[in-house]
Amino acid sequence: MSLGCDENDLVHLKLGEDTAVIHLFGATILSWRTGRERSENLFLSKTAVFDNKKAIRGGVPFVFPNFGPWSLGPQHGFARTSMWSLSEREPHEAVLRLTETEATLAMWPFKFEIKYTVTLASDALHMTVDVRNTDTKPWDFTLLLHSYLRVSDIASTSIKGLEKAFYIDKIHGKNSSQEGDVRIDAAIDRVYCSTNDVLEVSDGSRTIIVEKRGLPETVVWNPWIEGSAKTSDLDDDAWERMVCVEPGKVQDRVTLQAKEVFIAKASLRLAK
Ligand SMILES: O=P(O)(O)OC[C@H]1O[C@H](O)[C@H](O)[C@@H](O)[C@@H]1O
Repeated sequence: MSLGCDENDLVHLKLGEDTAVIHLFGATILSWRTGRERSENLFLSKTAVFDNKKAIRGGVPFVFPNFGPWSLGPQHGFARTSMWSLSEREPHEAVLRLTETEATLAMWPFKFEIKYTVTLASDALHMTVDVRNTDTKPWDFTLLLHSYLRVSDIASTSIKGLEKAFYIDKIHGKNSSQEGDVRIDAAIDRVYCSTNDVLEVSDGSRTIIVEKRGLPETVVWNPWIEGSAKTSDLDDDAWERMVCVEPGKVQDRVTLQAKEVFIAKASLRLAK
């Protein structure tokens, strides 16, 4: 993979013909390829910036300790713009670790440890999150796996499993409940609440099943034509080729007491 980033910052996973690539910056999963054709299932912007300063546009960035605008620090928190370390690895699995640094303590004065396990299985990618309060005082957070899924054509894409789910519409400010499958023909930015733990994202030729545990919300985002054009690190045609379906715990903040642990899991799996 030639992305213009330092190969030392990348972790390559392999299982049979399936591969995944993780960037230690932001613990961002850049690529997940499956099958003999080695088809890519994640969307990564061609204009993504790899300067280890700006969040990487695409793949699966790790959002913590805050989803959305944050009074204490950058939008979506610091985890996606922090350099994680590789704490354990096998050919098909990596455990990435993030703890407080001087920079994180300056904006968020708490000690923490996150262990993030990314595992390749046959036609599947599993992500397990273990967030630990290593401080002596409680703190709270929101968290989200900001998954950019590649689709062949947004016009033929649908998301199943959100029917009847209540959603917060961040663009129009009017909340509602989903009727039928989600189809996208304009900018969308919605937080679906208390969603099913199994969703299906189909582009007409391939279906990705999104499974989750302990992540009750699902954010659906596509910036559409204008949003793609005005986002400098997003390709102009990105809106046609991606949809973000993001499992998260973002509505109510999780409070962890000293020594407490929060565990959650999400998987992406190709439907047979
Ligand atoms: O541009 P970013 O900070 O990466 O955020 C990209 C998007 O992330 C989420 O999907 C939010 O719901 C959107 O409101 C936001 O625009």
